[in-house]
Amino acid sequence: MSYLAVDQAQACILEHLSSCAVESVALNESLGRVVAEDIYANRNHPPYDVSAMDGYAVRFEDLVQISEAGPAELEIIDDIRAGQIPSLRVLQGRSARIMTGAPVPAGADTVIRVEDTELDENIVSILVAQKCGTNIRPLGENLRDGEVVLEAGITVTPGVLAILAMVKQKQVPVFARPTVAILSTGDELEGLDEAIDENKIPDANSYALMAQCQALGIKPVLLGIARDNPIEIRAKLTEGLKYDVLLASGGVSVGHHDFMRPMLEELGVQVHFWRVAMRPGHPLAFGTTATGTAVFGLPGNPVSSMVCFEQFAAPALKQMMGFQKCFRRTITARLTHDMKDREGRTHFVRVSLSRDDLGYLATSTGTQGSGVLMSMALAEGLMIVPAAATSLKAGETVVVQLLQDMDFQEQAALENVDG
Ligand SMILES: Nc1nc2c(c(=O)[nH]1)N[C@H]1C(S)=C(S)[C@@H](COP(=O)(O)OP(=O)(O)OC[C@H]3O[C@@H](n4cnc5c(N)ncnc54)[C@H](O)[C@@H]3O)O[C@H]1N2
Ligand code: MOO
Repeated sequence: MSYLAVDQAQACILEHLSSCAVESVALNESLGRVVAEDIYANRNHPPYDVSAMDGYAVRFEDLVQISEAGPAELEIIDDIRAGQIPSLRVLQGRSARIMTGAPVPAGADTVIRVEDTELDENIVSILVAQKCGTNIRPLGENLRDGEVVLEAGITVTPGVLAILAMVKQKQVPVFARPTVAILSTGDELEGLDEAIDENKIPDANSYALMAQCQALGIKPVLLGIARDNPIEIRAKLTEGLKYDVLLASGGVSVGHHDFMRPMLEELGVQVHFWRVAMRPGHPLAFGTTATGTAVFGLPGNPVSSMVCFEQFAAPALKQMMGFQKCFRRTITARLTHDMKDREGRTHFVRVSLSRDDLGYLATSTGTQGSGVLMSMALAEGLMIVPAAATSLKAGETVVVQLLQDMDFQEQAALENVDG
């Protein structure tokens, strides 16, 4: 099998996967999920024309002479609160005191806010007249009975959740989250609970992948470490193939003890590709089973495994959860230093980001070896250097994929705007 381009590998993965089944979750558990069915309004809201202000409901024609003859003086015949149905009609020369959200009484067509009036016992003087219809929120402005208010595919944000509450959606149909199993392979690995052995390598991949899944809202199951022998790997992989997605790291290269690919094939996994033209992370394998399990054979080097997760597994998991935007957001930035590069593979360079007046600045977080986790830990983004590039100059515009775009920013928005 030859090396696939990154975008071709991504397309291949997404083509082979579909979204998870629909499940029903309680409204208070729905934040961040993707709504799986159209949601309809079950009432008009507001259910009738309501006042947008605390003030007086009036007939606009009673106010037209205000400028020539001084304020219009109107008798107050009613006091209407939100949730109350008015019983009196506002006739000529009369008005009704009205609260924000209360129904506009028959006969009235305009609301004057309290600030534009003066009160003398039962008579209100209207000092300012605007337009007919002012300060009235019309029936159905928010929701129209029977109309689709949320289309399938929308992500539940706090605003969306508020609409779900308005239409009394106590249970929300959402796409299920896939079940995910994580497996590390290699004789040299030392589990988190094992005593320190200087000749061994602590298993970082299981936990990095766990955290990457958790960041997407998925709680994965850790299958632990499979040693480099066919019996143990077969047993663990068989267990892992019971999940919707299996993330197995290590053993995908060409080493003498790299059993992963042949073993997956033996267990009925159809391997769609192996090796992608990228750095780090080229020995990635991807396959599916007849029952729909997706298997990612991720490279053992910790940074390679993490970068491959971001480029391939994360979009796959997002798509399975029904998200329409499956890829991490990218921005443009200016590189702060020269950088040499080797031609032939897309390079994902770990960078930190800062800003100046002209925009974002990207700076390498340090040694870019695929086992150097520190530069990954410090990275705010991955600079995507195209396969054809051989060198980059300081000041050059580059594309950076944001790794932490749910982050809050240091400054308040107004500070940024007002400078
Ligand atoms: N002859 C070749 N050798 C290698 C190639 C190649 O193309 N030709 N590619 C190299 C690249 S690039 C990578 S990446 C690795 C990937 O190989 P494997 O997926 O088979 O990974 P391992 O050999 O099992 O391990 C590589 C490295 O990563 C460490 N590791 C593995 N698992 C974990 C873990 N769970 N936590 C922490 N560290 C882990 C492992 O100890 C090794 O040091 O192959 C290169 N070789
Ligand atoms: O591709 Mo390997 O993943 O560079 O270290």
